[in-house]
Amino acid sequence: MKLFKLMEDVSFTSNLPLEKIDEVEIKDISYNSRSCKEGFIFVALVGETVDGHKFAKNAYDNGARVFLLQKGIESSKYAMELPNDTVKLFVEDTRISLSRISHNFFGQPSNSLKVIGVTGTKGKTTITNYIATVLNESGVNTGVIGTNGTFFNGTYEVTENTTPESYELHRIFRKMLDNGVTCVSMEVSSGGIMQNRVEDVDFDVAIFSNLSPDHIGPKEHPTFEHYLQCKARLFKMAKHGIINTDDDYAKDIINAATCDVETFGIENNAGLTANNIRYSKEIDSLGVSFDCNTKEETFPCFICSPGTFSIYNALAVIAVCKYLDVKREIMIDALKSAKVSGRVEVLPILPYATVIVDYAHNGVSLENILQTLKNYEHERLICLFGSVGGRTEIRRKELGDVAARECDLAILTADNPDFEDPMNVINDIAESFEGSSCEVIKIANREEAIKHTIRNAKEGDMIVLAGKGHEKYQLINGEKLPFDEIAIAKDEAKKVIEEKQLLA
Ligand SMILES: CC(=O)N[C@H]1[C@@H](OP(=O)(O)OP(=O)(O)OC[C@H]2O[C@@H](n3ccc(=O)[nH]c3=O)[C@H](O)[C@@H]2O)O[C@H](CO)[C@@H](O)[C@@H]1O[C@H](C)C(=O)N[C@@H](C)C(=O)N[C@H](CCC(=O)O)C(=O)O
Ligand SMILES: Nc1ncnc2c1ncn2[C@@H]1O[C@H](COP(=O)(O)OP(=O)(O)OP(=O)(O)O)[C@@H](O)[C@H]1O
Repeated sequence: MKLFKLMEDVSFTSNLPLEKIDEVEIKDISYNSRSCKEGFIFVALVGETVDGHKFAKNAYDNGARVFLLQKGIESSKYAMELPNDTVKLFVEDTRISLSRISHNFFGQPSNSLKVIGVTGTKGKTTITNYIATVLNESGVNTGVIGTNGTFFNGTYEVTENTTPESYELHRIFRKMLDNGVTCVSMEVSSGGIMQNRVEDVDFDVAIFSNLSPDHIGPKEHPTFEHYLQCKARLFKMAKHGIINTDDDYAKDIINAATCDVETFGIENNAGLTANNIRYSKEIDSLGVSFDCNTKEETFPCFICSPGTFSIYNALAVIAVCKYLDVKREIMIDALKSAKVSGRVEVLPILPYATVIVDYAHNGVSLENILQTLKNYEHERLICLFGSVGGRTEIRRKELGDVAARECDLAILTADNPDFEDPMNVINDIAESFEGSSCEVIKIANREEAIKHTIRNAKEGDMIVLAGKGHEKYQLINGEKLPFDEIAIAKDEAKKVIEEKQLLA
């Protein structure tokens, strides 16, 4: 693509006269000097850890001759020192420009797709995947982008971020469009909004699930207000907003929205509501039935995931279906069986106890899942969990406090300890249990901890293996080592059952 065309709608200055710029051909874009090649434009991003301008020379050595740089950045002197055979373009903000040139490079694909963005502290992955399940069932070819990866037409790609960098995002959109996808259901993290990754995405629908303090601290949001305002920005980018009015911050989101807004909720007056709630438990599933009320009609629904939060997730999906005119019967049928990997996933491995794998890894989500499970018949409520090493230490107290309050037994173990001794993290969590009636067992090795939990399960136990969800690795000393929680639990349960049969 010609450089001039790539820079369409970007305001810039350059060391080259405009007429010369049109002669430059760009083969691809890279914001990582290490993957630059001949014909590439290198975009220097001011990172959270390091300033990308420092790597301009490395990009040059790898073949790049065109550089997109940020004005007024001290380290852009490194780029200024590059040899004379380079084209230097200066912009106000390289992250915003990366988004625009990626949009241009891939032929503005999001304009030809129906894009649904889901934001909120909890529920993004679940709602995004439910939407894709229902729309695909109704014949709308829908792709997914989020924490669990990128999916379309049976293909899968890992994503580095919940909301990928703008270049990756537009590359994925292009690939989806070229393969017959017409709709994309994607997670929009506040980090993604903060870093302008979704600046040039043409959102048709924006969904807000809920908000609670999270992602605040170094390299993330400086304050809760900043976190809230980032979430709210999505509702200035979309044509239609769908908002959970039961959330404390719904009003802030509605006030910030520039699109038309539809609401859903259980407690408050909303366009879409649920009542007549009933819980159900099977060997392989926990579910909830409810009546869904729109202004015009009432119809029964069932979702194969437990508790009130599942109703909120389902209402968000129903609101999208209503907006997109999806046939009601198809939607109800698809919702009945919609499941998301690692999100309240019931493992039918023990006939006498319920074993659940869940991604809950902060206080809010752990509290939600534990309180929800209390609505279902059980003897002991048992939770196996840990917390990430080396950062977000506040989570240790949050998680510990919740488990100490809600559980009968807590098995404290490792969860991505990275460079920190897992016992250190476990001991921090254990402080929450002083004076609590909840029994605590500490087993640093997560595999051993899972085996112990499964082996010692009793009739009627409700067991939650929390934190890893869909993840198939354990982060130890900077390395992601293969770790399959579900396989470990299944194997141990099989052994336990065989032993019991031998004894009988
Ligand atoms: C802390 C943070 O936000 N990091 C994100 C950020 O990276 P960064 O700015 O820290 O990058 P950096 O290491 O400082 O490097 C700066 C630049 O120098 C370049 N570089 C670096 C080294 C080199 O040799 N050559 C070179 O060119 C890098 O490619 C980069 O362009 O920009 C990258 C590209 O977009 C992201 O992948 C990365 O996400 C990391 C993996 C991350 O953990 N992010 C979290 C905070 C995040 O975004 N999470 C949200 C979910 C949470 C939420 O709800 O907000 C998400 O969407 O994933
Ligand atoms: N609407 C909701 N409200 C509160 N908790 C929820 C909701 N939906 C799911 N959860 C709980 O939070 C966990 C994570 O859900 P999910 O992955 O859908 O959220 P997310 O917003 O993508 O989270 P993250 O930002 O951590 O990836 C689930 O496993 C469940 O325990």
